[in-house]
Amino acid sequence: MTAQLWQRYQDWLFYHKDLDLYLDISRMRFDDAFVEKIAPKFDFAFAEMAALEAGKIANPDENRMVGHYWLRAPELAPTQELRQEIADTLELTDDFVQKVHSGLIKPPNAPKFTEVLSIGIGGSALGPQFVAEALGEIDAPMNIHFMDNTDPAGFDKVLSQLRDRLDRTLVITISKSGGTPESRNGMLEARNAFELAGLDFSKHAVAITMPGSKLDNVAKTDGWLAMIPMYDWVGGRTSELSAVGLLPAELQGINVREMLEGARLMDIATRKQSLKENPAALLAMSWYYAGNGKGDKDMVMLPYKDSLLLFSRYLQQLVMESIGKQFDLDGNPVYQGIAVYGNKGTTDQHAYVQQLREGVPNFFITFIEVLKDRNGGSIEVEPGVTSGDYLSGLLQGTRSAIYENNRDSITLTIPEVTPAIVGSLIALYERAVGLYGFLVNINAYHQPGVEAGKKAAAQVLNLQSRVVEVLQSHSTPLPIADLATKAGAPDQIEMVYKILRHLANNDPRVVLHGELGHPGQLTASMS
Ligand SMILES: O=P(O)(O)OC[C@H]1O[C@H](O)[C@H](O)[C@@H](O)[C@@H]1O
Repeated sequence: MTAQLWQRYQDWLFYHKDLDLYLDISRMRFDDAFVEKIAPKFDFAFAEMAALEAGKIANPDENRMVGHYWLRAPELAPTQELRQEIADTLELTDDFVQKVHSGLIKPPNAPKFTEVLSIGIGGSALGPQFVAEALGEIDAPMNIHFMDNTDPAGFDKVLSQLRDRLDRTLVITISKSGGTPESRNGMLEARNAFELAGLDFSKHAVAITMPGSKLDNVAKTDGWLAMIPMYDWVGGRTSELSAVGLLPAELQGINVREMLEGARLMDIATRKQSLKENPAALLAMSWYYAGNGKGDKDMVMLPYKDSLLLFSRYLQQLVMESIGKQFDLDGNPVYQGIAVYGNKGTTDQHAYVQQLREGVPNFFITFIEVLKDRNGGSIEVEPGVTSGDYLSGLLQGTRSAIYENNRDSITLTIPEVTPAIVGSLIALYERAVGLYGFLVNINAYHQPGVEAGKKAAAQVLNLQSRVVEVLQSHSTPLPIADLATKAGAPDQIEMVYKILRHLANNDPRVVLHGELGHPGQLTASMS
């Protein structure tokens, strides 16, 4: 058995020489018959992927090309115009960062910008957050802070941490569409904090957005420091290697050229139309095997390295927003998806790994092993044993133990967490998701469910305005059901109640009268 497994390990091991990266799928229990069966699907996926890279409209719903691969190999972009856009944006970013670092672009009231406040959500936050956590250095030229929600208390926390340094804070508002309300709110809250501190926000502000968007217009009208463009052919969740990720990273002194190079090298490997030589195809096949091509099993990401903590969060969007779809490309309901979760090993072993080892076997693990423990030597925590030996032993032990208990796993081994490796990991998973999307015949590049959620939220805010109007025009408390009727939403009493309860907790003019535990009997008034 052991010898067989060792043979299987060698048979399926992928090794990338330049990146010194290993992918081991030997602990996924597929057999030769499965590989044979899935081969034709890969022929289709490889062909579609090649067409996508050549500029085919790969997102039919949004009539868009999908060009994130061109960001690290502009020569592959289908037109000269696109190649120029990529080169110009990189130059603009480099030039801007250089001027900020040298103090040529400086805040009005301080000698240099030392802080970056990055405002954005989803694809406009998760990549920059992951990269900052993975590669940010203690002695970085600038410190980065994030606002990625529309939570007032969250805004207050970040802005109060920055209170004494606002005069040297560069604010980057990132929104591809330029119309995402959460990011707009973050920008307005930051602007308000600057105004309260007597600072001119526009002299601190930069936008990353599509030319012509609402955000672009605000940046232009208010005379912001810079606008760095992004393009419709880069999707939000695959935008880390566009200006979205590169500007924040470069400001922190992270070598973005190495990130791009790592991604380019990985793209070359994952472009190969041969399963065993293509690590993204090996991943996609493993996912397909694990979940029967239906996402029956969850993907648990366990990087044994603190700096990779946010990788699973980053992948959650990349995988779940891409694969989680109701309909396939032929319009059939398929309810696809793969759930992704995980934080880091060994930490998670002291939390939920109990369930993984013994409980419901509805997952497969991806271990990420980092060969280099740290810069410099290590003390012995026990005779002949270092902390790093522990980390490594815990990973190997868990991998063996879960396999013995019939739980499958993939192991990705990297030499250390460098810009090139981070770039390569991003590229590896972008391609694996793309291939998997074709294997299961879904559009991996749209997100109709998110759009529907946004519309629903807008309707709630609209109803809130009507409720407030009704309240304002009545001097005596009104039963909630009457309020709903008068607001034109008689069938939405519960929603009206929820709106009122929120208002009553935040707007001192709105009061709920009666027993809070009996919402149906409450009345509401506004002074
Ligand atoms: O960059 P933005 O246009 O502000 O979009 C931010 C995010 O918004 C939505 O939620 C989309 O589903 C995400 O894919 C996107 O990354």
